[in-house]
Amino acid sequence: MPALGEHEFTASLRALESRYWSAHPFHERLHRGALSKRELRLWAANRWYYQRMLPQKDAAIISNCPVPEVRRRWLERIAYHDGRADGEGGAERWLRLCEAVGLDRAEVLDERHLVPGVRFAVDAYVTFAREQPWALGVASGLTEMFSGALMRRRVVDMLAHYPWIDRADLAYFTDRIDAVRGEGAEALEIVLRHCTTRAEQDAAVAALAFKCDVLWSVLDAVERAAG
Ligand SMILES: O=C(O)c1cc(C(=O)O)c2c(n1)C(=O)C(=O)c1cc(C(=O)O)[nH]c1-2
Repeated sequence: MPALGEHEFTASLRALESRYWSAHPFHERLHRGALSKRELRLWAANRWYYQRMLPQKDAAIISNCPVPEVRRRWLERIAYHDGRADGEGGAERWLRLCEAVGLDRAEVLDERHLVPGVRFAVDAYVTFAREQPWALGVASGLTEMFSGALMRRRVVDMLAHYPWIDRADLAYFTDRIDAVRGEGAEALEIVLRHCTTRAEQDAAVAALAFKCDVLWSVLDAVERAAG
C-alpha cells in the first residue's frame, strides 16, 4: 500500500473525533449540569488518576525515543503537569478542582474513590507508551487535537451549571486550553514527520483509536460507579 499524503493522513486521524469522549453520555450530563455533587466528586477523584499518570506516560515515550529534538520538546509536558516545585503545575491545579467539588486532598491522593475500570484503562495507556514504538505513543496523545474545544465548553458549562464552582477553581482547564492548542499541533507535526510508511500511518491511526477507547472506558467506569 502506498503511503498517504499528509492531507489524507491528517484527515484519517481527525476522523476519529467521532469516537472522542466529548460524546460520552457522562460528559453530556456533566456539561448539561445534570451531575449531582456526589457524581462530580467521583468524576474528579477518578480523573485524578489519569492526571497523575500522564507524566509517567510521557516519560515512557521519552525513554523509547532516540531523537534528541523530540525528547527536548516532550520534556515540557512532564514539567507542565509536575510543575517546577511542590504546589505548582497541572496536577496541583487538578487537586484544586477536586477541593472545589468537596473532596479533601487526602482522599484524592490515597485514591480511595478510584474504581477498577479507571485504573485498568489508564494503566493500559501507560503500558501502551512503554511498549509501543515511541511515535505511536505520541500518536495516542493526539486526542489533544480534539480536547481544546471540549475544555473551552467545559469551563462555560461548569460555571453556568454548578454555581459553587468559580473560575479560579477551573484553572486546570483555563490554563490547559492554551497549552493544548500548542501541544496538539506539535504532536501532529511529529507524527506526520515520523510515521511515513503506510504501515506506520495505519498504526498511528490505530493508536489514536486505542486512546479514544481508553478515555471512553474511563467514563464508562465512572458512570457505572455513579449509577
Ligand atoms: O479535559 C479533557 O477533556 C482532556 C482530554 C485530554 C485527552 O483528550 O486526552 C487531555 C486533557 N484534557 C488534558 O488536560 C491533558 O493534560 C492531556 C494530556 C493528554 C495526553 O494524552 O497526553 N491528554 C490530555
